[in-house]
Amino acid sequence: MSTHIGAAKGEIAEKVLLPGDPLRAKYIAENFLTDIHLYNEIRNAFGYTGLYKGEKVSIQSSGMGIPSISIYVNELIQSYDVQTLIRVGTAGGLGANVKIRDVVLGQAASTDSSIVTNTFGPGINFAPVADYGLLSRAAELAEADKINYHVGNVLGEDRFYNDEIDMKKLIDYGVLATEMETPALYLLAAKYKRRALSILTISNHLVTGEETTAEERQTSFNDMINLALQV
Ligand SMILES: O=P(O)(O)O[C@H]1O[C@H](CO)[C@@H](O)[C@H]1O
Ligand SMILES: O=c1cc[nH]c(=O)[nH]1
Repeated sequence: MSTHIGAAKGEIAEKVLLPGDPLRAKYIAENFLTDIHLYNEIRNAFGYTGLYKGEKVSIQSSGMGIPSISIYVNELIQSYDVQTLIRVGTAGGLGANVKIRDVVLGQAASTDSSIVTNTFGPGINFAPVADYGLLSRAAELAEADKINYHVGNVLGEDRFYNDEIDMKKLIDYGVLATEMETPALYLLAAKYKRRALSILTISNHLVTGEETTAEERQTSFNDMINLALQV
């Protein structure tokens, strides 16, 4: 077991889906996997292992924000040797062509967090990016399944409530959506040479003000979940 994950070695699959919300982890395990086993309840950050089409996969809730997901990703990699990590999260839409309930594949993750500077020092603004194999496979599957999807830059920000965010500039530069974890996921994947991708569903739109319900954020967005499991 690691500090925040109460699983024995071997209880967690090599491939892990990472929803922020523990109840989304429960929903995915109960509705998409067979032979499920709850391996973690520490802090109610539920973690399940089960089978998807006969293949072992785990679902670990990562909590909200870069500090929280960094804990789970570090422990999944260092204590459980996880190889492939796919975040299945919600995000706020930015551009006019990004609609509520659309899927966004995070090709790269910009951030206002200090994690990149803390890692590289002030001279290098490292660009955290998705694994190209996972990204291109997800795009192919989304195309085949006729999902409304977008591929591009997302902003992983430190604040959900952010009065200083310059939405116009972000939209001008093609940033598709905002969320709170992807830069840490991609940075840690690069550090440990693992494969990572963020698949996000637009739960609300920052410009139009449209939003989905808390229940929908917890128990739907099946396009994103199916896509992540197939990838
Ligand atoms: O739905 P999840 O995966 O938690 O992701 C988004 O939702 C939370 C904010 O409501 C943040 O964690 C953000 O990244
Ligand atoms: O971080 C997030 C997640 C969903 N919606 C937002 O507006 N921000």
